[in-house]
Amino acid sequence: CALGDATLWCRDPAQADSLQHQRENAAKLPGVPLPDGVKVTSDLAQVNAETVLLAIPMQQTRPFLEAHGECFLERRLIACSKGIDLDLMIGPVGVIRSVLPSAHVALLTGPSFADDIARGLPTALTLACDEAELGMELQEQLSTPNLRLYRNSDVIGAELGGALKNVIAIAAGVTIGAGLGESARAALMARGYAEMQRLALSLGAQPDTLAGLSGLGDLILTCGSEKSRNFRYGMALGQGAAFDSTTTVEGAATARAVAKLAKSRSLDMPVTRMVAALVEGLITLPEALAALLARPLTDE
Ligand SMILES: NC(=O)C1=CN([C@@H]2O[C@H](COP(=O)(O)OP(=O)(O)OC[C@H]3O[C@@H](n4cnc5c(N)ncnc54)[C@H](OP(=O)(O)O)[C@@H]3O)[C@@H](O)[C@H]2O)C=CC1
Ligand SMILES: O=C(CO)COP(=O)(O)O
Repeated sequence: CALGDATLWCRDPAQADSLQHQRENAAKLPGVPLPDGVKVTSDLAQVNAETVLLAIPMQQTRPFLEAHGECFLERRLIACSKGIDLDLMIGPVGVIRSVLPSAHVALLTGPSFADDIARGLPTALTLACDEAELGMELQEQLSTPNLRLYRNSDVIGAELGGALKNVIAIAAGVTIGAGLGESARAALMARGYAEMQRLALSLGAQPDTLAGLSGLGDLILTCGSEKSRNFRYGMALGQGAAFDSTTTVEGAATARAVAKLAKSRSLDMPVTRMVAALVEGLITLPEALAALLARPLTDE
């Protein structure tokens, strides 16, 4: 197929039909025309490309693959979601491998709002793959003049960076929403990053990966922008306001998964613990704040 040709699958036939003919996703990416080379379908049998990007929210990825996995045999699968499966306690690449053990899998992650990429703004991402040759091929295939992909063989580190930053983004949003100030947000980001490293290193990640695009890079983006749904969700929590429950907020489930993981590994992750408790409605914001500030003074 020609460079730029792609098939976009979505589960709703009416939506596929509208996208194919209107050439715009007015609800999610208004004003961004679909490139001419993109064909939209709701029929998975029409998806016959060798390289498939899976961009389904984390908790839906496993059920989706269990139902449709046979359509993806012999393909190169690139996970695009950020999170931890609440049942298996692993990230998207792990989930794909658990359902399709012989799949060739990579992960695309890092700081990028879909809207920025769709508008062709300059963006840099991590392409994580533990098969060296495949990683190089995918890097070439998916990079564009405005989208620079950096290769990384540390898949677990890249998965965890993308998953964990969403939890800290919720905390940052809470801080701003509750009017606690930008100094408090910076403190939470730095202490949150320490928690990200603590868990990721204990699960075998490389420290450099966490310091790269998929960890620190995405943390900075998501904790600093109201374009982030995790940040906006945190703001609503901080303001005591309602939040649209149909919006994808990966950090909410991930906070619960990470709090459990941390407990089982005896890791101290107080910011994550508070986010998980707030998300589950187990504590109030004043209680969370008091608990964080009352912790014994310690080394950095
Ligand atoms: N948006 C962004 O800027 C970025 C998102 N990501 C990550 O990508 C992942 C997806 O996010 P995003 O696309 O923004 O989320 P959205 O909620 O905007 O879209 C999710 C898409 O997945 C589809 N979907 C949901 N459940 C299923 C299912 N069970 N079977 C088939 N399709 C399903 C939805 O279909 P339907 O419309 O029919 O509900 C929708 O098309 C997340 O993990 C997110 O963290 C990563 C980087 C940037
Ligand atoms: O992961 C993202 C940016 O890199 C998107 O963030 P949100 O899911 O919080 O909108």
